Amino acid sequence: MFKVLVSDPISDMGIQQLMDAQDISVDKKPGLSEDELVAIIGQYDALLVRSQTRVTERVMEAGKQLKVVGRAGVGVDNIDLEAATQRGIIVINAPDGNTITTCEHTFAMMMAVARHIPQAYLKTVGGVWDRKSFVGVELRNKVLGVLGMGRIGSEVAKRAKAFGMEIMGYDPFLTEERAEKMGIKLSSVEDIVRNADFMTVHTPLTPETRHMIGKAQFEIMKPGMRIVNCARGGIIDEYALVEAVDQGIVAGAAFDVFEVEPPTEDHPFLKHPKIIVTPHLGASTVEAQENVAIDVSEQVLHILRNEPFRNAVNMPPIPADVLNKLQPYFSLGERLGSFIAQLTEGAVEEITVSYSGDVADVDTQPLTRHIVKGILSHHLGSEQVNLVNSMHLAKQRGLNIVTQKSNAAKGFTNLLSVTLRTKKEERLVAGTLLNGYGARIVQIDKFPVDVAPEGNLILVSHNDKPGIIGRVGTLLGSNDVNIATMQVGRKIVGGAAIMVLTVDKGVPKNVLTDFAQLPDINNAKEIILF
Ligand SMILES: NC(=O)C1=CN([C@@H]2O[C@H](COP(=O)(O)OP(=O)(O)OC[C@H]3O[C@@H](n4cnc5c(N)ncnc54)[C@H](O)[C@@H]3O)[C@@H](O)[C@H]2O)C=CC1
Ligand SMILES: O=C(O)CCC(=O)C(=O)O
Repeated sequence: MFKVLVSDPISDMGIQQLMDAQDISVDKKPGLSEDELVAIIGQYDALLVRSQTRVTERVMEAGKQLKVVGRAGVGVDNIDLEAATQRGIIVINAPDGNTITTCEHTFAMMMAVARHIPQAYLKTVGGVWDRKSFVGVELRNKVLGVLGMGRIGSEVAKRAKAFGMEIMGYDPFLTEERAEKMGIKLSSVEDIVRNADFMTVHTPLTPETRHMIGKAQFEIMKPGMRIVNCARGGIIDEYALVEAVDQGIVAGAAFDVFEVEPPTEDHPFLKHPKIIVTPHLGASTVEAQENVAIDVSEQVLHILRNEPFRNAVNMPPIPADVLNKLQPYFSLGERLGSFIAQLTEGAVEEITVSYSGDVADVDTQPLTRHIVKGILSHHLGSEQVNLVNSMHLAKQRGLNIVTQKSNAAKGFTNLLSVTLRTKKEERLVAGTLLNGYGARIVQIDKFPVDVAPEGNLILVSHNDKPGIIGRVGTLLGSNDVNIATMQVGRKIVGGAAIMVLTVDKGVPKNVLTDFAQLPDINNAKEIILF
């Protein structure tokens, strides 16, 4: 008999199939503290949660029999994936079941902020008949900017068209063709910020999306914009937003999510007359809660019964012989993927992975998964992309993945080379494991280099002229950025060249911009590899 613990309020109808199963017993104990959960989790084979239960490393450690954690919803930021993977605990989610519900909540919020519904309600039930203070705006003929055109963003765009809105969309995976098919204008974040009347965000929270709308964006924003966040707290800088509302740049905002949930009593949104809020209700409909619970219960049943399952968010097993050969390259592969994703501009269309050397003798799919994970994590967030789903997510986004193999290793025992083709450009990075030196990047585009793929890197593209190194050193030094290592690569004397610097800390954005002002320097890019 398998024991399943449900530790958040999850639809009864959704978990009915678990309760009906002869080989499963279900305990429902919502609202447990971490200590209480740690005390009892040892007896369970599966744990089902929504977003309240924090499934921490302590919980995983105490879950000696735990085989699966099921998240009835999309975001798995309340689950320690690393701790689960280390212990062989499968984490699954239900990515599709609450898409429409969250999209509809976004619309409810957008209309509520356009027509001041919550404020007007409060006054009316308070006995004041005030028809003057709440003159709203129509959605029709307004421009809606959608940041994040995944499942929810795409549904929002579809519905906004029915309201007569013009849609500008931005997503690193949105191609011109798809945008055209959807009848939306493919735009940059800046275009949207400058031109939209309404803006809604539907990205995960990643280092790249954290505060993607902040002070700099509010400074150039079209005055009178209305902003909605039903995705994740932190995508929009909360304090910069309040300032922008107070300055009259933003006419109103509607937030379902907060940087810290629940927000503290003195959070500036809570008493602001132009900001309306809901307590993370995006997925809270009867239908969505049933959908996600049914989905996740079904997969938990499969996992416990050792049957094929889908929507795993972490790692599957790999045969021992393949693992022996490939494992040393996993971390390098992921870093090459992350490197090339950060380097390349434009919507990704094709990934080409070339394996040279004896690594090409085995099934390289597990290594390709690592590379693709590195690429996709940069855009989709590491919480969502993993080794089980990286290829699936790539396919879902229409990315072509080409694998090439050759036994000739071009001077190295093994060489991994990753080429990313986008609408704008094609870039290449190659790496290897050097005996005694560990992982190295040995080629960037056409340039041979020798760089450890770790930490904070700056890639400078320049002309091969005397004095460049001095200028770069002076610029970084005067901005208190210490250079740890420096590598230059060129094909011909006096031609195009690159410089790769390892620095001790992140580089302020304005310093990167300053690089391009220096003579004979074309551009500089920061690449962060963890
Ligand atoms: N309020 C709530 O209760 C709910 C919130 N959510 C949240 O909504 C968000 C979207 O969910 P889905 O649409 O299901 O996810 P999804 O994965 O289908 O879409 C996210 C999209 O964001 C894009 N993206 C990543 N980085 C970006 C960037 N820098 N700029 C623009 N786009 C970027 C990705 O390419 C992807 O297409 C997630 O954060 C999810 O956790 C989801 C369900 C309920
Ligand atoms: O379970 C919930 O209500 C939270 C939903 C959510 O934010 C998600 O699925 O990412």
